[in-house]
Amino acid sequence: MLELRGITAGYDRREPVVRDVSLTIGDGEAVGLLGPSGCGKSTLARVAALLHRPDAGTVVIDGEPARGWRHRAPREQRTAFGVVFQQPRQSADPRLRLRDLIAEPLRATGRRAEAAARVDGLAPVVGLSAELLARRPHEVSDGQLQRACVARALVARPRWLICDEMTAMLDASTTAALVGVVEEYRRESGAGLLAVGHDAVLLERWCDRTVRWGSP
Ligand SMILES: Nc1ncnc2c1ncn2[C@@H]1O[C@H](COP(=O)(O)OP(=O)(O)OP(=O)(O)O)[C@@H](O)[C@H]1O
Repeated sequence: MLELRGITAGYDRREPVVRDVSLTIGDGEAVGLLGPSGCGKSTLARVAALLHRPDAGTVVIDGEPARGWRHRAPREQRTAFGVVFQQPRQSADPRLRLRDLIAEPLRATGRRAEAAARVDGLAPVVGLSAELLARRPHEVSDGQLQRACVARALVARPRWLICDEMTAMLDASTTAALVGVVEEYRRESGAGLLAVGHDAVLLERWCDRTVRWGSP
């Protein structure tokens, strides 16, 4: 179970953008979080993935309170999460070939030996050819880069996936393909999902339940 308990978070302690929000995701459950632009969904998603330290509240991962944030999070807690962001270019190191970008979470956690086989296994699943794996981010389209970012999120076999507007800049067929990849991984691994977005139709079709957040 992934529990967000009484989270208050933001960028200025005097004016938090998320105030006392609690949300629980059961094992294997897919929860959609809907809300207008600017209400703090991405901030909450980053807190859930241990990427942003809240001002108050706790994140409890499978019964264990989070023991750090960002690089200070213990490895076993950090690697429990796979994260996909809205803008693939902002989260992709422009120097890395897609093959190395996908393998990053394994290399960062001392699992380099698994990388080649895991990337070769995931590339066809997300629809990337060997030729695309050898390119750098500026040599591929946004959709192709997002495919690589989804593979990167899955490469270390996380128990929890946090997808923050994963499909916002994709066409309908790439959206369907990448939602299908996430769902296939969840079916086979039992991973839970927090999917953030504004597209109610997509989230309601994709998730077991959706939570609607109020106005900003
Ligand atoms: N790094 C930052 N520094 C300062 N303020 C920020 C930062 N990131 C976000 N904010 C502000 O926090 C508020 C919530 O932003 P957040 O991105 O969490 O909202 P959101 O609901 O995900 O929006 P959207 O649907 O447009 O992505 C906004 O007012 C935004 O301007």
